[in-house]
Amino acid sequence: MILTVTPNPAVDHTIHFDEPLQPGVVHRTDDAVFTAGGKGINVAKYVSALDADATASGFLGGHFGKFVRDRLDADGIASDFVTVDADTRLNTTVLAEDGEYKLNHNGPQIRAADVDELVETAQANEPDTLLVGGSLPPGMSLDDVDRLARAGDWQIAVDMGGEYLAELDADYYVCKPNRSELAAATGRTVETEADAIAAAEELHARGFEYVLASLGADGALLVTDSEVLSAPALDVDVVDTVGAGDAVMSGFLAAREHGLSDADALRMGVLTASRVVGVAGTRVPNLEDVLTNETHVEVTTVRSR
Ligand SMILES: O=P(O)(O)OC[C@@]1(O)O[C@H](CO)[C@@H](O)[C@@H]1O
Repeated sequence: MILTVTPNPAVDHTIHFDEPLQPGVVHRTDDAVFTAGGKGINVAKYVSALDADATASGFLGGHFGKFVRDRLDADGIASDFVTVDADTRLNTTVLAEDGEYKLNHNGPQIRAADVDELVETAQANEPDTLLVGGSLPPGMSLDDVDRLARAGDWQIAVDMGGEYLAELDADYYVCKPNRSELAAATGRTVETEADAIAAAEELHARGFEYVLASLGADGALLVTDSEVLSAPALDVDVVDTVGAGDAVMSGFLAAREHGLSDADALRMGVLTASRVVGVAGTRVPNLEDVLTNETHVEVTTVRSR
């Protein structure tokens, strides 16, 4: 079972305008979607849709926390959250004619006792894999993430920002940086595929057993102990890119739960992301063809290590 920990969940509010945004103008639309979000929660949603066993955990509080809990219950996603006094945040994505704007709140204040309860919750669930996804709310530190990593007999995956990856200390199973996170984690310039491979290999050398790098329209890379694999992105219509990185991680983790190979795990990650970008916000798309492997994704070995 995969336990996903989202320290900083959110109600994701995705709102669409057929015009560019202008300061001082009231823009109005009928096109708005509210979903339960936060990176770990998204992974729990997508992994469950990929027929693997997942439970969502983390901190929830207030009305938005209730919305997230109720929405997951309604969608049949197993959950075991720690209830906190402060309010879960609302994150807004504005899709306008001139681009995609992502407006994220820093999140509620978390207390040391909340972190203790989160560690106990993780231990009680006895997952095989524990994923920590997304930003840390005020009051929670990277030491707390290392503590979660060491608190049980599980492999630990992280879907966190590059500045976080640079500081983590425990042994990690897999991380999933995007291009800017690769750069932030290593201090390198990451423009070409060769740059991305060099940065991902550096993270692997620092102790991440698998480095799954999501490169947007350039697809994804997987650095393992023995090889570097690459998969192209599929040519699909993109509504927005929110949740795409979470989808890459979800495909990888679900494939591993199903006992599939490294190459199939990378393939499943890319395919899942190609479906998630086709729906608004972090809604779960139809992932049928991902499971049946009907759509072909060519995985190539860039080099053996
Ligand atoms: O502020 P964070 O924790 O870095 O990211 C949170 C978030 O933007 O990431 C998800 C998409 O990946 C959304 O569901 C959510 O709103």
